[in-house]
Amino acid sequence: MALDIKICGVNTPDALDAALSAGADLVGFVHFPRSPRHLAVSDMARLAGTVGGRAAKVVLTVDPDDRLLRDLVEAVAPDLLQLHGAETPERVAAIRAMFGIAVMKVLPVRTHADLAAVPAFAAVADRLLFDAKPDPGALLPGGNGRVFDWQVLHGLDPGRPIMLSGGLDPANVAQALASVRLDGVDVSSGVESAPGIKSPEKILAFVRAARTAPRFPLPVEGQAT
Ligand SMILES: O=C(O)c1ccccc1NCC(=O)[C@H](O)[C@H](O)COP(=O)(O)O
Repeated sequence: MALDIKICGVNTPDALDAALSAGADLVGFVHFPRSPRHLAVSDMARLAGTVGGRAAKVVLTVDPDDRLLRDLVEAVAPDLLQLHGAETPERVAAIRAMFGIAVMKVLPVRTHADLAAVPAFAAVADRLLFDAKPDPGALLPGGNGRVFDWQVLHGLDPGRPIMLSGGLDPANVAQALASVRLDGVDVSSGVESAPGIKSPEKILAFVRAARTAPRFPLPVEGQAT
């Protein structure tokens, strides 16, 4: 399966240009007022309206109510809804049915025990995104630039595409892709020069590093492919 690369927290035309010209497959727009990457519905609609089919548009929300989702869906016409809160499997299924749009559920991970809910979410979501679990009391549920132990995902096969995020950057994304089986990678703070400020150079470096990385499982030396 081709690798999906998502640049998240895109909040300006320059950041969007950088992501699209680097060849990102998905661009994420954050609606979460506490975030330095937050976009109001109208601002998100204006920015997302310029994507023009060059990448999939992902709308990220945290425990959204139906009204907010309806506003975002109408204004932005996303290809994928990223649910980054404490949404239950029932809520994920309801949102998917209500809007007829693919849903990516984020699962926060620190240890193997955090994977207990994978089957329930794999049954209702189109994709799963594994992100670092934030510390208790953290200001943001994601976009914190924190890495978790990728080996926790070793051998995981939920029957849905798996994306990885959490502290990825141009320097470590190849190691992540070599460590576990992944269908995609997602980055936000690792391609920023300051919180909420995307760096076009880092975006390009990230996409290049991810595209050229050997992916798990790596070929065993001397063995025919
Ligand atoms: O980016 C935010 O500010 C944010 C706010 C609320 C929920 C999620 C948020 N970001 C999630 C992402 O950007 C990515 O999906 C992912 O977690 C990457 O984060 P990072 O570790 O910064 O690369």
